[in-house]
Amino acid sequence: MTKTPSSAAPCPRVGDMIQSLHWPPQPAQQSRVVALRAPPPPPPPELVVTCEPGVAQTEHRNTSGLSCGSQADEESQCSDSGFGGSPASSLGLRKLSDCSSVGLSPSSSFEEYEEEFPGNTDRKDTATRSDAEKNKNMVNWSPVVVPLKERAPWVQVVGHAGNFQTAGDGKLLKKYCASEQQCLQRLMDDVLQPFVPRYHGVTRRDEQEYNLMDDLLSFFDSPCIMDCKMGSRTYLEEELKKARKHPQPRKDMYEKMIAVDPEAPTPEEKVQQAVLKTRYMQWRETLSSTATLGFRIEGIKKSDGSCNTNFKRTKYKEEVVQALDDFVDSNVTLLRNYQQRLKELRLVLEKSHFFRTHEVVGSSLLFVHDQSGRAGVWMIDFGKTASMPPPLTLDHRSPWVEGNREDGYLWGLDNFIDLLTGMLAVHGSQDKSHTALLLVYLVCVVVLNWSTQCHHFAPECKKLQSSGMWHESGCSKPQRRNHIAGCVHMLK
Ligand SMILES: O=P(O)(O)O[C@H]1[C@H](O)[C@@H](OP(=O)(O)O)[C@H](OP(=O)(O)O)[C@@H](OP(=O)(O)O)[C@H]1O
Ligand SMILES: Nc1ncnc2c1ncn2[C@@H]1O[C@H](COP(=O)(O)OP(=O)(O)O)[C@@H](O)[C@H]1O
Repeated sequence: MTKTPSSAAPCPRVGDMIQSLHWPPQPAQQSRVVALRAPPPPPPPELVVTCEPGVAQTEHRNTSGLSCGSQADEESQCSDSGFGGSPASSLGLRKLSDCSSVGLSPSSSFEEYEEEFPGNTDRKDTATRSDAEKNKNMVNWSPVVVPLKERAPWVQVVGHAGNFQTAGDGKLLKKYCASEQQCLQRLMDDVLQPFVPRYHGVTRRDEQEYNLMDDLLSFFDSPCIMDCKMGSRTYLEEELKKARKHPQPRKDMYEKMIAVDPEAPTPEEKVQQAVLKTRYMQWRETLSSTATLGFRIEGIKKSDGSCNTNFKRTKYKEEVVQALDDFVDSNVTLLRNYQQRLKELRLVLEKSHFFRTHEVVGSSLLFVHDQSGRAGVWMIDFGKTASMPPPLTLDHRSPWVEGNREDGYLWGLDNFIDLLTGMLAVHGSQDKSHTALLLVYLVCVVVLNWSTQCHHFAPECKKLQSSGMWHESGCSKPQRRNHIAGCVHMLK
């Protein structure tokens, strides 16, 4: 998405399922144990437009927990010293995904992080019975009690550093972006609602406006997280037009480029020591699986705290499969859950009015699961999602030709589902061959065992007995094969 360091970034609830997965806030002085299956929070508070000049502002009627306790900008363990931000804002801002250049990040900052956000443990049980009833059919998770002290703090896997703050009540503040706000608002009235973090309006903290949304991690205990950028194109057609009209070569992007491949820039770019953003974005698309599969892995954070954003060159199916398999630790149930969730998402996307009428670029799917086997997938990041001028619509599968604004989102999702299906098939056949081997082994054991019982009836054994080669305990090793063959022969 687009971002600025402190002011509004140039740029609309999680559905019933999400709502139902959310544990309610709980007062700190009460029990520090919360139930995942506890009643869901109240319906999204009514948004009140407070309209200050310049920005259409909205506030909650019950945002008491939001603006108190200002926090420093959060720093993910995934962060590094990369370059980031747009030309005007690169100073002071870092892009978390830049840590791709260093690969695995240390996991040590988690605890400190949690201390910084005591609000994470400060939850209030304000859910209503009607909400619980409304949502009970949406949840297929079994009740799990999670001691809060064991919960890992919120973590940002990729994206723009300094863009997020936790609100301390299972909500997240993301730096205000007008176009993202519009999208989130619209999505709350769309069939896609269950696949998007619940949106709670705009709020202000320390002179900065934020879009307030559900923290999807708050449904999980020590979650594993994966961010996959969807679509075959990662820049807007609008950006392409702008780049042609007013080319603004970027030094930061040139540096990110040569950090991955010193030979990537053209001679001209080498002289300029700068590249156009659209050129950089295209290079990233072809270097990764975006161009060939219509999605790419941006980052993975595992429950052990390790965080890997080193996927810039993860391009081929086999590499993607390897990364996915590692993400789920080869857990077939998780693979199946994710495949199921993506299939559901695809069905809903194909029906969604919002989706049909928006160019969805640079948006990610956030995959989250934990040890209990719970798994969820949500659409996030609508900073570069733009509405189509009516009556134009998109199918999201047709190849992009400049002017048609197709983004390849569904094509990517089809490919993603196919990969998971392929992985499940391999796991299935491995399971079958393991079962077959096990069966053969068991049969051998039974036959060997049984052969010692039946040797009296086997002609071979009789021969052995008469030749004095018979052992009281049964056949000796070298003779066993003959013995079994004899028994089998007798059975026939
Ligand atoms: O992943 P790397 O290689 O670091 O490149 C980033 C991502 O493409 C960002 O997209 P996302 O936010 O989806 O991660 C994009 O932000 P935009 O989405 O604003 O285009 C950044 O552009 P700048 O923010 O202009 O640097 C660009 O530098
Ligand atoms: N609603 C959310 N709940 C939990 N984590 C989130 C949520 N939205 C974003 N994140 C985290 O922040 C990262 C970046 O999010 P994104 O919206 O793409 O930010 P940016 O616009 O800065 O790229 C994601 O990879 C994820 O780790």
